[in-house]
Amino acid sequence: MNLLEARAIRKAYQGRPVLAGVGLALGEGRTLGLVGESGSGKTTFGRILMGLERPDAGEVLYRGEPMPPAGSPAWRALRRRIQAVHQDPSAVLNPFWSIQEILEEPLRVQGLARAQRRARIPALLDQVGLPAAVAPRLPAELSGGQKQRVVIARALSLAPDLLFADEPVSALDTSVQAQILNLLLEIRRERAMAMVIVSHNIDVVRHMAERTLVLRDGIIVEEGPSQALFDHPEHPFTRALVGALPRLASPL
Ligand SMILES: Nc1ncnc2c1ncn2[C@@H]1O[C@H](COP(=O)(O)OP(=O)(O)OP(=O)(O)O)[C@@H](O)[C@H]1O
Repeated sequence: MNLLEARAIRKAYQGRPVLAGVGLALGEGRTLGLVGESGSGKTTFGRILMGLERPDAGEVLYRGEPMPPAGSPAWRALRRRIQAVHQDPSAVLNPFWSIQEILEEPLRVQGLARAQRRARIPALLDQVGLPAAVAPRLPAELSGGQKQRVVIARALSLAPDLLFADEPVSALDTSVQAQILNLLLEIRRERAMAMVIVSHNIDVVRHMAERTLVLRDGIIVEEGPSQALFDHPEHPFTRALVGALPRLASPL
């Protein structure tokens, strides 16, 4: 059974179709890339996959069961199993909380006692390559790459089945992009966690994802194993995407 499945998803905003019947299947521990130009519907598809938004038509299944309505207790329980890392770490880290407090929060919500929570922090930091000394600091005292590592540590603290990474490095300095991508890959391998990686950069998805879906104007124009797909693109749009890649700006 697939971990996550989406079938015939449609979504329109103000009558304008953004997703015109897209689907995917993601097995336990597998990686899937979602690539396309700005405005192709990648983020909308991702929000629907996480149950943050309802499709106008189609269905999302998690372990074969329909995604429960957003905000419901069943949905909240499931959301712990699906964690996300977004483009801008500064936007999701409370600027007034120390890194320690930020990392403790999901554990507190889970019901862990203070001592248990505290005991978990050094290992969480270590796993994302941060020294224990950052624990008392505020996000503003960290670099962009370090902040993204904190976001990843927080997502991992709940031992998710699926990590949804939406442009996880596009707001970071080119010099640290590859480090963060490799950290995500390493963690994914260690934990056998599934991952959906959304990016406009085909080098990123090729590096990260076993399979890739190419989205254009709300439809999937091509899909397949990432290497083969980008080495021998069939659809003219995928070919254009491969050709249009700004190689010099690529982190990999
Ligand atoms: N809540 C919303 N209300 C109205 N229009 C929206 C909403 N969310 C997205 N859109 C529109 O839907 C289209 C697809 O947006 P989406 O963010 O899914 O694309 P994307 O491929 O992720 O692009 P980007 O890489 O720029 O984020 C865009 O034209 C966007 O303006």
